[in-house]
Amino acid sequence: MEAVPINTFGYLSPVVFWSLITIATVLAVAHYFIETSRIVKMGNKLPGPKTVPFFGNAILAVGVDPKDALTEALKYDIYGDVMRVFFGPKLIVFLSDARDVEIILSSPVHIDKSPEYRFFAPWLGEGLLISTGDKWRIHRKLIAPTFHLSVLKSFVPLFYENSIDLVQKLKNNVGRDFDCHDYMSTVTVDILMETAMGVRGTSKEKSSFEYASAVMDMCNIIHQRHYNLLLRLDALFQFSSYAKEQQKYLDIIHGLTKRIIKKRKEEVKENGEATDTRLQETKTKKIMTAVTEPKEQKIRYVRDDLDEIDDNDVGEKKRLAFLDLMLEMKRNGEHLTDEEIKEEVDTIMFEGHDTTAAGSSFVLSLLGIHQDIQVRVMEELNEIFQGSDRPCTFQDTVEMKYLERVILETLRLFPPVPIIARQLKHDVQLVSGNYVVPSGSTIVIPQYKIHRQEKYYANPDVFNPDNFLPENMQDRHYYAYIPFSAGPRSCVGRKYAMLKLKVLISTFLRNYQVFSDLTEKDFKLQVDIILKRSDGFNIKIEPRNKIIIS
Ligand code: HEM
Repeated sequence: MEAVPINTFGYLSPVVFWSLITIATVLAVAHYFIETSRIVKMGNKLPGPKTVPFFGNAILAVGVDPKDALTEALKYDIYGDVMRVFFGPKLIVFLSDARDVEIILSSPVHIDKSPEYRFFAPWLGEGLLISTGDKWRIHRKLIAPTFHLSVLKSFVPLFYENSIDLVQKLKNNVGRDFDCHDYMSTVTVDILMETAMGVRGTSKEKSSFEYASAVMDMCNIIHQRHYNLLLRLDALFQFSSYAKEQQKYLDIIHGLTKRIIKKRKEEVKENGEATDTRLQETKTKKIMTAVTEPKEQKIRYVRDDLDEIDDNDVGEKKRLAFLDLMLEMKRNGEHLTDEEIKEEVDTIMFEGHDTTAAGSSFVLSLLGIHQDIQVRVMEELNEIFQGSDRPCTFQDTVEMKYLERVILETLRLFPPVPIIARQLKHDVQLVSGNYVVPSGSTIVIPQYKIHRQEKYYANPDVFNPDNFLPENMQDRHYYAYIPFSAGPRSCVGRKYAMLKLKVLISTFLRNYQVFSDLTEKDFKLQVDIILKRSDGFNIKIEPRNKIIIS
């Protein structure tokens, strides 16, 4: 009988067998190195959901529609104020205690944005939102004074004129349900072009709407890239259908910013030099009814470098509005390239419109629901305007104390920028618990969650503008209210935003009463970079007895 050779590899060929052994060994060694790496060992000491080898907690994101990201994320509330997740070997730590948040946001060291902000790069280049190091420091110093109150005051008549244009447009919507967000996006783009960019009288309506829609679509793509492991890789993304779409939206977005810069350059060339906002101020004062010089308005719920810019320090150049200052610096041969100007214009156009469009749409939605609060706002406006149909002035906005509280409360419950992320450069010892977050990890600060904590706000889910009465604020931690972030990298446009929102909302309400058939529980919240309602910002309006535009 013939002897049968014994195959020690069973039914596997030796090549397959040894290949599998090699892969298993490589995986085991990689697993060992990951698990014993400093960042993973330290991360594992923080509270968080169970991980699986190699993927960490990335599995949790599989199958989640990015539109539902907020609802899904809130399910992990059980881990408290410090929670870690691993996206592969990448450590992400969520911090929701105001004391921990202060350590990060107030630091001049932890100013680097997380790597995920790089998805903005094809759009915003190295603009202020994502740049870092010396470039960020120099540009921040340059741009922040262009949003100083002395400049902003001169914008009030333009805020008002554009608000009246909006009121006119809305005449066709009286008595019917409509989504106010598209209108708010368009008007906020128009306002930015006329104020920060100094460009007037373009065929703005069509291009503003087209621009605002392209921005929303771009945000959606960036948001998809945050969640989809494959789309995160540039090498794969560039072959996806999203890459083609992105190019289409970028053409629209960059097309508008290039036109803005070109037009302003031509205007400045024709007029000799950029308009000093002090001259504008003198001109606009003629159309303002109230001429008394208002006292400096300090908004004291956060503190940052904007508060440190002293009126007396404001020199000749610093009086210029944003784009005029950039162009003048370039003309004077100071180191600022055309590309850098474009990047900053793209950044301001994005940050300056989408956030306030969402903020104002939430304010109107909430006032539609809370008629009693709308009545209080109207009582204040009647007191200020005494039934007159005169334009709104800066001094009027200073007196809109209750409306200010309504806006602040809206931004508490529905912060347009619902999370902020940073990359740690060195270890951080937290104060809320005995935890050390290692260097190299990503910190996520979820304002949406922080703003809704009982330890900071009684009845945190209830819309109550009195949360911002001075007596209710004095014992609250500074960093428990951060819709504009805080510290050295806080929003440079926050005073601009508050002033614009006051003029826009007050002019709207002086003309229309707003209604809604819903409650806040019906809102379907969607985070695609900016917090929005996926069910639409539907409201109804009816004209007030005395309508300014009639
Ligand atoms: C309700 C309106 C607004 C909200 C809630 C808001 C919120 C924020 C937040 C949270 C940040 C920090 C983002 C981060 O660290 O990732 C930020 C940064 C920024 N915002 Fe705003 N913003 C608003 C309006 C504006 C306006 C009107 C402008 C300009 C006209 C503006 C310009 C900027 C810029 C340039 C930055 C980057 C600052 C830096 O990194 O140094 N924002 N904003």
